[in-house]
Amino acid sequence: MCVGLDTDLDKIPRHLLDSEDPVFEFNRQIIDATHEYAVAYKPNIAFYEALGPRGWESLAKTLEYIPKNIFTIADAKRGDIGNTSKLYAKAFFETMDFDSITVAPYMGEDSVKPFLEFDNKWVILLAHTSNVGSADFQLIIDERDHRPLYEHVIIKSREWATTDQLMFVVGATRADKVERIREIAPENFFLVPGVGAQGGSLEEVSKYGLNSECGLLVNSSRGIIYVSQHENFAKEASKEAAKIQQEMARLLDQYT
Ligand SMILES: O=c1ccn([C@@H]2O[C@H](COP(=O)(O)O)[C@@H](O)[C@H]2O)c(=O)[nH]1
Repeated sequence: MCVGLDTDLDKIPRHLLDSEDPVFEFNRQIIDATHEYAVAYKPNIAFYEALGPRGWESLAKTLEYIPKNIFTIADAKRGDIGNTSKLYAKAFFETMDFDSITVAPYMGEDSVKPFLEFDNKWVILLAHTSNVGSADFQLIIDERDHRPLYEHVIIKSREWATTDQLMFVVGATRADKVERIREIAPENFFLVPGVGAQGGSLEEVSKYGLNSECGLLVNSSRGIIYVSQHENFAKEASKEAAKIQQEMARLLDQYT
C-alpha cells in the first residue's frame, strides 16, 4: 500500500495551522501513524509547488523524514524534450533523492529516456489513468492494429527499460482493462491510484492485476489522510491504512 501525501492547507486539521510548518507537521504525524502499513509514500508535487519556496522546503523535510526502507514516489508527471527531461530527472533523483517519479509519455522516447539513466531509480509511466478525461486520448484506437493508444504506450516503452526500472500507472477505476494490461505487461509493477475517493475497486484490480511475478502498488491519498479533521486525525488515518493493507493482504492470498 502506498499512502498519498496530497497535503492541502485547506484540508488539514485547523489546529496544525499554528505550527511553524503545518504541511510538514501534518505529514510527520501521518507518516508516524501509517508507516507500519505502507511500502511507499507518494507526495503529489503540485500540492507543494503551489506553496512556492515554503512548499519545496516542506517537501524536502517530508522526504528526509520518510523511513529509508520505504519507497518514495514523486508524483510530478514530468516529461519534455530530452535536455529538459534530463534536468527534471536531476531535480527529483539527485537534488531530491526520490526513488521514482511519474512521467507523462506523450512526448515519446527522448522525453522518457533521461529518467531511465539513473541507477536504482524508477520511472512510473502514465498508461491508463483513473480520471474521466483518460478516454479522450488513451482510448483512441489505432486502426492499423486495433489497439488503444495506452496499449501502444505500454508496449513501446517496455522496449526502453528493464522491468526493474519501469512501472505503469493504471487507475483502479479501469478495472475492466486490467486483465488485458497485465497480458501485455506481465512483469511490470502497476501504481494504482483511484481507490477510496475516486471509487475504484481494489477487489477488481487485484483479480487481474496480481500474479506471481509482480503486483500492484495501490495508492490512497484523501481516503487515508483526510479521514478525520480532529486532533486524533493521525490515529484515524492509521486505522484506515491498516484496513486497506489488511484487505490487500487478503486479496494477495486469494489471487496469487
Ligand atoms: O491516473 C491517475 C494518476 C495519478 N493520480 C494521483 O493519485 C492521487 C489519488 O488521490 P486520491 O485522493 O486517493 O483520489 C492524486 O495525487 C492524483 O493526482 C490519480 O488519481 N490518477
